[in-house]
Amino acid sequence: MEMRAGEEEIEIGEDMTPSVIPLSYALHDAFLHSHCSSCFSLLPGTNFTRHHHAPTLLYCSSICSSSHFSPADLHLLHSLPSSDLRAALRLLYHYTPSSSTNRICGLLTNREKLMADEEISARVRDGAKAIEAARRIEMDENEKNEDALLEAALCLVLTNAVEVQDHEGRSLGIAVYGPNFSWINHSCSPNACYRFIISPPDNVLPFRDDSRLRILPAGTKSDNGVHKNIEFPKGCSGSGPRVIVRSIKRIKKGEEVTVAYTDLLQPKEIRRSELWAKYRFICCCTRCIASPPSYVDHILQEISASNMATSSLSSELSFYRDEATRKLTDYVEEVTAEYLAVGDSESCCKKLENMLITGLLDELLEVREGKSQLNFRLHPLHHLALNTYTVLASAYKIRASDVFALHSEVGGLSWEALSMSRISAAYSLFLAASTYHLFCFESSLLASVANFWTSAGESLLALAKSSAWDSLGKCGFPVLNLSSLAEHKCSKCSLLESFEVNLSFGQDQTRKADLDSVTNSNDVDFKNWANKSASGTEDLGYIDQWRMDIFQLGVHCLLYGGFLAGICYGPHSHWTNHIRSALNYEGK
Ligand SMILES: C[S@@+](CC[C@H](N)C(=O)[O-])C[C@H]1O[C@@H](n2cnc3c(N)ncnc32)[C@H](O)[C@@H]1O
Repeated sequence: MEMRAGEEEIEIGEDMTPSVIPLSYALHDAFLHSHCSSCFSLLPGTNFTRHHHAPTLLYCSSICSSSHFSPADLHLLHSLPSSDLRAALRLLYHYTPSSSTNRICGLLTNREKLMADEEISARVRDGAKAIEAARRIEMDENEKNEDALLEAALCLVLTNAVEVQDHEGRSLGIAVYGPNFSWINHSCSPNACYRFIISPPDNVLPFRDDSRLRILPAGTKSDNGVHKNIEFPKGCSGSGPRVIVRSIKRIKKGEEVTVAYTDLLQPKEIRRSELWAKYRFICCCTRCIASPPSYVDHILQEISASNMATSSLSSELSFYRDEATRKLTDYVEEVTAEYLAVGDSESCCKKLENMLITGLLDELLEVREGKSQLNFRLHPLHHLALNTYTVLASAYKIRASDVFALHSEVGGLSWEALSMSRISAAYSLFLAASTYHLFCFESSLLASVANFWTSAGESLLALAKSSAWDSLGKCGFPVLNLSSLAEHKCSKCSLLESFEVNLSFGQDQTRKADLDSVTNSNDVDFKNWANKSASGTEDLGYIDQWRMDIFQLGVHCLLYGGFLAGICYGPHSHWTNHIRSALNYEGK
């Protein structure tokens, strides 16, 4: 089954569904220590009580995301009676129209397909056994586990569960939604995205959402009832993270609506293997079948080879290039894992920057003797390079705060801390600019770009507001104080003005026309600000100007990120609040 736009054309940046309530969900406790992950209500002490749990597939989340159980999962597992599981499955069957050929293969989708696959069926069977073992510990004598039921539930989750994320992209767990959401297929160049509404812990009352449902299952008409919002039967609380689907491209009447099941900033091969590993399908969207590959897919895996002997065959070069990609990927993963485990940010920065600058020498490639030396380097827009900028931005940020803490203890000059902070912001900015370039060719990268501009803005503002500047001021350098920074207005651009007038983004004024006009106009003069903020450091007499330029650049990145976020996330107060607080608009 697939979902299509209904009887009208849908513009960019429009909600296409009301907020859809999950049929079942399971949130990790990591962010909700004190609350029931099923209904968000406050837990009495640390005890989970049975009545809290609406039909949920909580125990499937571990199988789905990792393949091992955490103690917290086991704890919750114990309290779940088989009847809940059966109720969840009944619910899913109930909302799958009997006329659909997908009754088994639809919402309870791929069961046969998945179980026919050795690797997946082994995982599912192991998962079912693990669940059974965990549940046996606290189960009543007369409550029997049913293997088939557990396996069906796992297949269902594998096919339909979606990762629930908060607005900062942190994973909160998984949820399964009804057909209005679950029937939306994947594309690597999708025309829609989705966002979650996470109810605050003290708000367990279902709220009303009268927005229209503007997408329909293929082959149905708007009045046959299938597309109506699900009404929840008795026994289902209707609580949990709601999801809203929103257009990120203009969608014609009757056109298929698609979302991304995987990270779109990865090259085709990786997207393909991820989709296969997780869902067992091969994507044939326009981006995937383009021949030659699209510019974005080409550049995301571009590696340059130098010193290749002119006599070398292209098959030979391609072999070494694949080998180099594998080694570079392993290297970045190794360095990142070591950084996360040991926390040596200095060594991490050194190794990753060295890799970006010098690339990979052919000694590591075991090239046969007598060949001239090969050197493989990542293109700055290679997907691995993009990941590396994120790690470097984080590692330099940590270094800046370590150095700052050290210097402030001895009352020294914090120039080094500022310099680390500046490099961190520069990597964030580079990441935003790089992905922005890709977005110009592949507009479905909108959400990633919005997030990267916003992080770059936050990084730059953190640098501009850093108390490390105070130590420079104390040593007699002319440093503008914090309150004067916000007083300065940009004379060239309308972004700040429109923010001040509106004080809210995403009020559906963010249409395609606006996107084009803001993006293409000279209003957002990033190049100018970036040049200014980069060049100021050499002359210490201009430190105050440099701080001002960094602040201005940060404001513009944040405003532009917020503008783009308004298109893909809709009228979301957290963006406005985020920008307000970053710009010190509290109380204004
Ligand atoms: C959440 S469901 C989407 C709805 C599904 N088509 C159905 O009829 O139930 C996910 C499953 O749909 C199928 N699917 C989604 N996108 C696809 C695509 N682009 N090409 C092929 N199959 C796809 C896969 O079998 C996947 O496991």
